[in-house]
Amino acid sequence: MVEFDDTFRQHLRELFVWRRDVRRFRSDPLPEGAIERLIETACLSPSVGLSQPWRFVTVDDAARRRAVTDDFKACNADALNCYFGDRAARYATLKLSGLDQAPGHLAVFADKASSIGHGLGRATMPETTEYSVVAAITAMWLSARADGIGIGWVSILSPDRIHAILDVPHSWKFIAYLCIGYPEAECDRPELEQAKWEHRRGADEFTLRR
Ligand SMILES: Cc1cc2c(cc1C)N(C[C@H](O)[C@H](O)[C@H](O)COP(=O)(O)O)c1[nH]c(=O)[nH]c(=O)c1N2
Repeated sequence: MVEFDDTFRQHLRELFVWRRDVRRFRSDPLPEGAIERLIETACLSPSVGLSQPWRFVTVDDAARRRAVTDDFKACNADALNCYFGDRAARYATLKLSGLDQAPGHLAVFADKASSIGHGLGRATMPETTEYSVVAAITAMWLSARADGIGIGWVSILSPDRIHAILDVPHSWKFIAYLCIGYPEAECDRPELEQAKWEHRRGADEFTLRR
């Protein structure tokens, strides 16, 4: 049996505190096999019916990366137009992806058509397929941080465009585009909090008792 002691628990808590969404990356490359190891860890995650619906696409092709970056720029310009006044001015200063610098690009999809797991747990809640993929991404995010590697989740993208750029099966639903690399800096506070866009709130604000 494996046991975890107080020191481990303290380190684990620190890992949660110091995991960040990273948008600023150093230019050094990732070690050989780093992304593959993160994917292996992600595959240990819980999934509805043990369906393992996550599908990963490593994006190395320069033209595809450029197309994803162009899509981000277009979607981000549209997003800016949804804000007004001070909020728009502040939005314009935010850095919301590290697509230009990150040595690793990884797209993550949920396979809605997979028969793995024989449908268990999905009949009344088909969205549990997507939830399972998000669980895997979270595991990868934390595991990367333990190796000193940062991940940035980019969702300011058009799913249809990403589908076409990456040429993946129709049954795959786009979940996340991840930028992966070594962070320029470490911090125990979210970048959006440092930029005074939003602040992290305590658990009490989100907990009901019945
Ligand atoms: C589903 C989803 C989608 C996105 C994000 C996260 C998640 C969970 N986040 C990162 C998000 O801004 C960040 O997690 C919060 O600001 C909290 O910061 P830390 O992750 O604690 O550093 C994010 N960040 C960003 O710069 N561009 C983006 O498009 C997105 N999209």
